[in-house]
Amino acid sequence: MNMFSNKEMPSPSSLFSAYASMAASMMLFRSMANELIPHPVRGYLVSSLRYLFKTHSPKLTLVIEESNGISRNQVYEAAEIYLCTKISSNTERIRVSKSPKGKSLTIRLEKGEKLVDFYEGIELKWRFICAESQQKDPNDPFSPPRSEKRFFELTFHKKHKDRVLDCYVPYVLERANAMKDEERVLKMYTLNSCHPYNGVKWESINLEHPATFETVAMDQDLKNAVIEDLNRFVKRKEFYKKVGRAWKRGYLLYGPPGTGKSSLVAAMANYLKFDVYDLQLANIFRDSDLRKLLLGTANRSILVIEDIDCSVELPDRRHGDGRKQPDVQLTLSGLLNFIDGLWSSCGDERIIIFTTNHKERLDPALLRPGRMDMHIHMSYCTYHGFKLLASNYLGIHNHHHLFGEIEDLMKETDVTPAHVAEELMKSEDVDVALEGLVKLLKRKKLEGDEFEDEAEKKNAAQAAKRQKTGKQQRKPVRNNRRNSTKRTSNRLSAKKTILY
Ligand SMILES: Nc1ncnc2c1ncn2[C@@H]1O[C@H](COP(=O)(O)OP(=O)(O)OP(=O)(O)O)[C@@H](O)[C@H]1O
Ligand SMILES: [Mg+2]
Repeated sequence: MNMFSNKEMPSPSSLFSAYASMAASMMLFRSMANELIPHPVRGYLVSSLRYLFKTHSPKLTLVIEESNGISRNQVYEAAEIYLCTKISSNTERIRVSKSPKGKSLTIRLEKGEKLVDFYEGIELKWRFICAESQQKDPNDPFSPPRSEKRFFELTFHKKHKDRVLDCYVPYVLERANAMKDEERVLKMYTLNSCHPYNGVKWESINLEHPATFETVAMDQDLKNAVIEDLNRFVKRKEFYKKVGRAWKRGYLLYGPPGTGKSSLVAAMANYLKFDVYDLQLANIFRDSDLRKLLLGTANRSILVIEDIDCSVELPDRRHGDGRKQPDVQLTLSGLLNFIDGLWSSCGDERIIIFTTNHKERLDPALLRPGRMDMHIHMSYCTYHGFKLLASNYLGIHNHHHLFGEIEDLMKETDVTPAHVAEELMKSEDVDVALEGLVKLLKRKKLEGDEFEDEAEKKNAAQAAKRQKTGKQQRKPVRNNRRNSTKRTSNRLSAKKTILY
């Protein structure tokens, strides 16, 4: 009911006196009520009176409290983050902090601060309020301690209620999530080195691997395909649900050591803002540990199993190093089914990546269609890859007189991006660094030629021997530098001493 609904608009003075008398009667009522009326009845009467005397406002206010009772209110959290982008010259006080692991300053509104936001032409007034909800009674040692109730008030015209609830609030949530992702410090989980009988646990450190898709030198079409694949994957929650598949994606990265497999894993993690779990199978001795570890991984994460060809000769591990190990037999296909089964039932937005130097040695279970969604070949450095490295390492964005010679040499030489990068780091002087690279390429070319000559000589010798002894022809010795068995073991995790 509106006090003035049947009358003409009252003058300010009559309004004032009406409110004054109303306030006085409320106070009188309250003091009498405190004495005479039991607490629950009193509360009911006060709220009814408030309703009767309330003027009808065209504004609607949403109250966004910090907690829902048990859990934190996501809208409150989102508002805290979102509003720090709306701070204007009218804001008088803001709170600034930085956590030891945080990347940048955290800015929040201070108590009582107001600000205005606009969304599709709607004016939205925000206010941050901290109210003391309970005052500790100094005479009563058992009275509850003083606590602060924090909430936001969001006020706008009533006619926009639906748009605010259906569009603006979800927009604030979405923006805050994106901002949280940007600020988020990624984690790299590795297995701690407990005694095998005591089980292993995940231990985390900050993943500060600087690799991104801009810094990884690889075939440009392949890089675009990987980025597109990741984008499609994260967008398709509903699709995976509709077709009844677990929301996960598997990648197999293969190629010689030093071609950027671990760097690509880091680039993918940085791109998606997913934490990385580095599962070193060689450290797992029990089925139950593997299950526990997999269950201990979070959604929106990447599980990496590096050097899969070396780490999953699982049945042999019982006899391998002389240690008496628990009687466990894990096969690769068993492991894969295990991961599939667990993730199908309890994981969302999971990525699994296997890396190997020897795709040809892998168990067919891993290669069968549908198992790994994408096979990514990381190969030797191309001229295109070199140009990206030259631009990143030396800041050369245009042509250099040595580029032509480098391009020709690269066509005839197998050199890894790791080797090129190492050479480019040797000097800040562009000419010196590039001359160093030319020398390296020439040396490699010579070694390659000698290796081929050597192989030819060996083949000729073998053929001559066979002719003499009349034996069957054996496989010729090939220039198998592309299948090099050299292990640099510069795994993502092992590099933490340098990179983190
Ligand atoms: N494709 C690449 N683009 C940019 N830098 C690269 C690339 N490949 C290697 N590097 C450089 O070489 C270092 C080693 O590379 P990385 O560890 O990614 O190779 P890898 O393929 O994982 O090797 P391994 O098979 O031995 O594990 C990286 O830290 C990076 O500096
Ligand atoms: Mg690696």
